[in-house]
Amino acid sequence: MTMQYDYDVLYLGSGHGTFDGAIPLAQSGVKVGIIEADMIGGTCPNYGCNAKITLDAPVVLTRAAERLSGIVQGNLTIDWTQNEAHKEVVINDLPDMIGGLLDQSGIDVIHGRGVFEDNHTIIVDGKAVTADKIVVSTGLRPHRLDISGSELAHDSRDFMALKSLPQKIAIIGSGYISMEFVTIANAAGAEITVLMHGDRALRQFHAPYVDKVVSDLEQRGVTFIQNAEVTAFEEKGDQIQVTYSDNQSLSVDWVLDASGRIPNVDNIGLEKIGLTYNQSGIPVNGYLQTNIDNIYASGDVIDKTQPKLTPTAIFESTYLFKQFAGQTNAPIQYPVVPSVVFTSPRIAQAGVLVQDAEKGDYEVQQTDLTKDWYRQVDNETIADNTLIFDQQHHLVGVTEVSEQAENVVNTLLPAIEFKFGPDEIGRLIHLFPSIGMATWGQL
Ligand SMILES: Cc1cc2nc3c(=O)[nH]c(=O)nc-3n(C[C@H](O)[C@H](O)[C@H](O)COP(=O)(O)OP(=O)(O)OC[C@H]3O[C@@H](n4cnc5c(N)ncnc54)[C@H](O)[C@@H]3O)c2cc1C
Ligand SMILES: NC(=O)c1ccc[n+]([C@@H]2O[C@H](COP(=O)([O-])OP(=O)(O)OC[C@H]3O[C@@H](n4cnc5c(N)ncnc54)[C@H](O)[C@@H]3O)[C@@H](O)[C@H]2O)c1
Repeated sequence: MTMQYDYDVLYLGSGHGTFDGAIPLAQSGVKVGIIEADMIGGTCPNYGCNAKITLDAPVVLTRAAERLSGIVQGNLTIDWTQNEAHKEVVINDLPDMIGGLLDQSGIDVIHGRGVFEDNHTIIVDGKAVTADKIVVSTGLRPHRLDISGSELAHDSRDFMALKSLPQKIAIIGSGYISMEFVTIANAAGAEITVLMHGDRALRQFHAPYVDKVVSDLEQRGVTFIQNAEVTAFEEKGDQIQVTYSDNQSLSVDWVLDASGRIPNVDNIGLEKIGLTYNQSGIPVNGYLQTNIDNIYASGDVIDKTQPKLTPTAIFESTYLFKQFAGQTNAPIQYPVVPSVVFTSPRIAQAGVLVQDAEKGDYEVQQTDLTKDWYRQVDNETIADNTLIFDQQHHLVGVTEVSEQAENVVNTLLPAIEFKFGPDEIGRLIHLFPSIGMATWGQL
């Protein structure tokens, strides 16, 4: 290790943008430190993916029972308080588990908020910590509407910590967090109004599939109001009045501000050291290096075109491990990056998107999957996919709306990434009956 500094590599933040790579890096003999201001493991395990998918599990179950109603007898309902308590049981040990792995690997975890002093020094609680290389992996935080009464609104972390479910909820925005939480709260019995910024929900996903999910939620009692410019929140007794557009208003028990997430780049001394950033995060080169040679960025805080998701954060932290451990000197090369919104049904996609395929030289194959035998087994009523092939009939993209869309897209990733043609596809035997077999049968 470079004796001049406390660490060879120091990470600011302990989420997936850090720990998946920091652990093997430390195990390879590199001296590693991690500074964390909040919970070890960051957003995903504690107040993101893992917490959310646990709350979603009973929704999947009740939807399956609903599709087979008459065969499955009786009405299943979700007890919010029990669901929340189960989520706590499932995720509460994760920070200790991740902290234990860091400890066993010989990584020092420094608790506190870090602020850059110079290119090699971060100050935590008045104490200087130095390193040869520093990785900024500070992630995103909720964007909050800058309007009167904004302190009355809550964020996604507050939502997942609710001990009882408010009866009437207003949700601002119609992106990932909004649509997943609408699904969960509606299934548990809340009355929800979604105040949309524009006229489309989930802009990243194929509009006709999003429309199916939105219509289904409308039939389940959710109200979507398009082009609603929210201007104020005001306490009226035990209710909150939400004012939007031309002085229209509604009264609710609870407000979720799901208007996006913004990078944690402010008040951490980046200006002081001259590190370049913008409102999308920190620009990096192919080596994830910032404009300052010894300072890198990883995970959601990077200004990137790839989706800001856990798997991309893991890929980046693992790439940095390989680079720092001398296993690669090539720039990062992302594989095809899938994404999914965990509504019920889900919408998932990877590779060439449908709207781009329609403009290019591709073969576009659309299938109504409700006619597929395997989907009829559990009476799926919303199930479609679009497969996109190049001129050599290599699969280059997939988009699906269905109960198992995430598994379908995962199954097809090798075909897209490794450009499998009919010969390779013909060499594979899948288990039957299974979603994998049904999916590969479409190629
Ligand atoms: C509600 C929700 C649901 C999600 N669901 C999914 C999903 O289903 N699938 C998926 O792939 N992705 C999901 N995501 C996104 C996923 O959580 C992120 O992509 C992932 O956590 C990014 O990891 P990261 O390490 O870059 O950032 P983070 O996990 O946010 O970690 C950054 C860490 O840096 C710390 N930090 C910040 N500033 C400082 C400082 N100055 N000093 C010390 N520490 C600091 C923070 O406390 C935090 O712990 C979800 C996100 C949310 C909010
Ligand atoms: N399933 C998943 O992988 C998953 C789930 C949740 C979150 N995430 C990640 O978390 C991040 C944030 O998700 P999100 O839902 O907060 O962001 P988002 O960008 O998906 O959605 C933000 C929503 O807020 C709206 N909006 C923007 N400005 C507004 C304003 N001024 N007033 C009202 N509405 C406004 C947008 O139109 C959009 O509908 C994303 O990076 C996403 O990748 C991923």
